[in-house]
Amino acid sequence: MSEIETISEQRCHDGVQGFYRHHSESCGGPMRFAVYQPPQAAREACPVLYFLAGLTCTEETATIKAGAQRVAAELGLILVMPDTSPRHTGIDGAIGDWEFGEGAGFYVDATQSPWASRFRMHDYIASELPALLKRRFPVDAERSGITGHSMGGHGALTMALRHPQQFRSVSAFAPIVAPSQVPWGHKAFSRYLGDDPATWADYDACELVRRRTFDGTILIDQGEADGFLTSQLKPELFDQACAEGGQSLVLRRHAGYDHSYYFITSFIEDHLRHHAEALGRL
Ligand SMILES: N[C@@H](CCC(=O)N[C@@H](CS)C(=O)NCC(=O)O)C(=O)O
Repeated sequence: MSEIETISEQRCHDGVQGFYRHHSESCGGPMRFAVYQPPQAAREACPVLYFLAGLTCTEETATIKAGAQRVAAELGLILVMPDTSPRHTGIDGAIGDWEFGEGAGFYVDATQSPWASRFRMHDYIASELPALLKRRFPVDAERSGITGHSMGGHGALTMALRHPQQFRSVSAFAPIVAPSQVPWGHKAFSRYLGDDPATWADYDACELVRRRTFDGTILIDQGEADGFLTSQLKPELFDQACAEGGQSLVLRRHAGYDHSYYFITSFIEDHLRHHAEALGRL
C-alpha cells in the first residue's frame, strides 16, 4: 500500500487539486492534507507554499475559501494545506473546545501528558510532511515558503524563524504574534507545554524574532475590523519586536476587513507573489 492514500483529485486551473491521507509518525495516527499542483508540476519540480490554517479549520478550509489556486497556477507554485491537528484522538478534553485540542494544535510539540502522544504539529509541519511530500510530489524543497492565518499565522512565523533553511519565505494573515501574552496562547501553551512560560518562548514569534532575524522581508496583512485584533492578535507587538531585532517587516493594516476568509481571499494574490518572488518564480 502506498504511504499516501488519495482521497480525491480534481482538475483546477489546468492543474490538480487533491486531498490525501497518510499515517503520521509525529502525530501518532492518520493525518489529512490538501495539495494543489499547478500545470507546471506536470513538467518540472516547483516551489512549494505551505498554508497553515487557524482555529476550527481543516485541510479543506483554505483550499476551498482562500481562492489561491488561480494565481498559484500562473506562478507555478505548489500549495500545501495541512489539517490543523490530529483527529479522533480519543483523548479526554480534546474535543468540545474550539480554542484547544482537535482543530487547535497551535503548531507546537506538546510535552505534557496526555497531549504529547499526539499533538506534535511542529514536528509534523517542519519535518515529517515536507519529507513525505518530496517522495510523492514534484516539489523543489529547496524553495519552500510558508504562510498562514491567525493560529496558522503564528505557525508560519514560528516555523520560518526556527527553520530558516526549511522555509525561505514567510507571510501571514492576522497572525497570533505573541501567544505568551494573549488568552489563546495562555490556554493552549499551558496545557500543551506546561505552566513554565520559559518553555513557551520557542513558539512565540515576538520572542524568536528578537533572538534571530529571518533573511527576507516578512509580509503581514491585518484587517482593522478583525474582532480578535486587540484581544488576541496585537500586531503592534510584532512590529515592535521586529524593530528591536532588526527584522524587515511589511505590516499592512486594512480598514473594514474582518478575520474571515473574505479578508484572506482579498489579499492572497499579494502573498503568493511575495513568496514567488522570494522563491525565484518572478
Ligand atoms: N469560534 C468562532 C471563530 C473561529 C474563527 O474565526 N476561526 C478562524 C480562524 S481563527 C477561521 O478561519 N474559521 C474558519 C472559517 O472562517 O471558515 C467560529 O467558529 O465561528
